[in-house]
Amino acid sequence: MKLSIIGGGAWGATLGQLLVDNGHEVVIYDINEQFVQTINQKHVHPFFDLPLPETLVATVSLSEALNFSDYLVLAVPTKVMRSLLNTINQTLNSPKYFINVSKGIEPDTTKRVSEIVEEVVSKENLAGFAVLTGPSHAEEVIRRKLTLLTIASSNTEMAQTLQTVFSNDTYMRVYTSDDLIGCEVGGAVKNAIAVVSGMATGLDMGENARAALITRGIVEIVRVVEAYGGKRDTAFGLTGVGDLIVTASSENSRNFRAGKQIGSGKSMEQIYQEEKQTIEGVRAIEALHQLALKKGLSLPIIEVAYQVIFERMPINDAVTKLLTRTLKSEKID
Ligand SMILES: NC(=O)C1=CN([C@@H]2O[C@H](COP(=O)(O)OP(=O)(O)OC[C@H]3O[C@@H](n4cnc5c(N)ncnc54)[C@H](OP(=O)(O)O)[C@@H]3O)[C@@H](O)[C@H]2O)C=CC1
Ligand SMILES: O=C(CO)COP(=O)(O)O
Repeated sequence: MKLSIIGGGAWGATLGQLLVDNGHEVVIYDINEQFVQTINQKHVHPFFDLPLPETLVATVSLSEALNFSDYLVLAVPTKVMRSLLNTINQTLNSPKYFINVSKGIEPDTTKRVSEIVEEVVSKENLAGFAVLTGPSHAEEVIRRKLTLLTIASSNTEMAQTLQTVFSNDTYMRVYTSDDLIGCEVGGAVKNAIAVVSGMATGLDMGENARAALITRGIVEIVRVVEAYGGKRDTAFGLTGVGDLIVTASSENSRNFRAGKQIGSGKSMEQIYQEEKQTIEGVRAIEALHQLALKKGLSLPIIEVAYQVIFERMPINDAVTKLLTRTLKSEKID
């Protein structure tokens, strides 16, 4: 099969290698000329300094990537998703299958990527939509370490086709799901909880506190999944708890690392200056704070994270705020 990857950063370039390993032809589009040159001339991953297959091709021409195939893998930060999709929609002249691998929720609209795609891409340009998500540090997939993902779509045939496209016998096993909403929401909310887990680590609160935050974070993931109309079970699978486990205590996670820096007193400005790769969790915290207000959801962990990051609440006051909530029985609902 031929596939076009839109966004050749840490994850996009890694998925490029996976697809070439699986025998497919791939063109990667990225706005970053240096990344494109690194892939085409040095055959090296732009972030990890590891070799990429020589047949993996990159381009700075969006139309070249769009004309190359009928499958578009969206691997850009969610903050550029809407504007990029607008450009893609204006450039397209035939229907495409969209596969989103980015994990986020849009602040202000509180929309998921599938909703943005539906809103922006005209019906005649949209052949189908799926999300590919789950616990997957690019740092490990690029080294061909064993990984399990889920491909979710309301179009079963599309999900099954892509399951075989992305799976292989050596390091990648992909499950299908019909719960598109649950899968995409889990991937976005776990980033927010990973930031909080990092904050606790940066504050040196200890492993008990981190375990508590991660576990009560799962409750918040369940609430958000259900608020969007996703299935509760999905939150406990690869795309929810699975992805939370891989992200919420790993130095490979940019969200965890950013949280740690917030916990140790750095400002978001400093963190953004030092981190060259996308940190989705902070934006997710903003969107989830707005969602909680709109839908009357109780998301206490995400709420204090919002107050620390966006309203500059002293982090120790945030901890006190969580501890002084009314005592109650433990429930996951
Ligand atoms: N890294 C990982 O392990 C995983 C990441 N994801 C998700 O994938 C998404 C992308 O993450 P990741 O690859 O890590 O991020 P990176 O920051 O590594 O890469 C994003 C890439 O998109 C490029 N880009 C930005 N704006 C545009 C645009 N308008 N048009 C084309 N390209 C653009 C960036 O270029 P430039 O640098 O010039 O801005 C960069 O090359 C995120 O939502 C993340 O949550 C999902 C699973 C695993
Ligand atoms: O989504 C990811 C792993 O599944 C990557 O997490 P980070 O963005 O925190 O690095």
